[in-house]
Amino acid sequence: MIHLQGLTFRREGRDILRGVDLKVNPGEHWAILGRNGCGKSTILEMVTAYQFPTSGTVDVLGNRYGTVDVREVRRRIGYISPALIEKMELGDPLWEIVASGAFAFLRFYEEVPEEVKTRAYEELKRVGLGDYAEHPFGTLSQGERKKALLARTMMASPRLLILDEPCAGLDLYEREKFLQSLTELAESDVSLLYVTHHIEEIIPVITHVALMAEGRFVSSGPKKDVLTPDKLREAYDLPIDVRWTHDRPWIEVRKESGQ
Ligand SMILES: Nc1ncnc2c1ncn2[C@@H]1O[C@H](COP(=O)(O)OP(=O)(O)OP(=O)(O)O)[C@@H](O)[C@H]1O
Repeated sequence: MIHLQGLTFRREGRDILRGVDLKVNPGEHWAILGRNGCGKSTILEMVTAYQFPTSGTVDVLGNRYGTVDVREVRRRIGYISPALIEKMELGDPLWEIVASGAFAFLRFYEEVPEEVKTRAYEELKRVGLGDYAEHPFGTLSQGERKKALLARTMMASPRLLILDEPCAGLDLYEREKFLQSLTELAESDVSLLYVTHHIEEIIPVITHVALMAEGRFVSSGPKKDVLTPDKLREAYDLPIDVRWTHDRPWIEVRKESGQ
């Protein structure tokens, strides 16, 4: 699904990525964790071809970037980023925001085909927003807006779903509802690449984790091999304990002796 080899990214004299390798196979769902500024979003931008590496190769869905029309590849990638939410028109009805996802543009200036409208309603129902289809986007809560974008992304039947901190700013209830919708989508034929600051968002459907520090992976692989106190310490420079409950990791920051 994704194969990144030896990615480096150098800007303004700084090495932002220092040799990143990642292979996401069909049926795997990955999360990337790491401190602010370690390079997580830069990796997502390379997978979505909004940034290009200084060196290394990016293969997505069997296409090597640099040799293909990236707009064609992007049609099969859903990307939910903070910037996308800001681009939506607050006055547009929800179903229209969702329907625009079928065409990978932001807004309709002509009549929407009836079958596209019907699908938008179905996708809204799937994320539990069926009753809000005619409401203006701007009247929805933050959590509802994120679920609406998830529905919008699914209009294009993506093979890959890339999510950059999708639960930022959500309360506990909204977060759990969003993660439930995501779980249901992940059980269909789509692979997730999920960036977060919150380890407890690593829901059971996520199979693999990459832990980053300063532009490289400290560790990557099956989630239970990676989310260990030693490896988390290397990434976060903190003594951390991990407890698994209902197949989700919960963390505790330990107080070191002498402190
Ligand atoms: N095009 C660019 N030019 C210069 N610096 C950049 C560019 N893109 C990213 N950076 C820098 O690279 C570093 C990594 O950025 P990135 O957004 O990938 O980090 P992140 O791990 O997603 O951070 P956060 O958790 O805070 O969102 C940051 O210091 C950022 O300022």
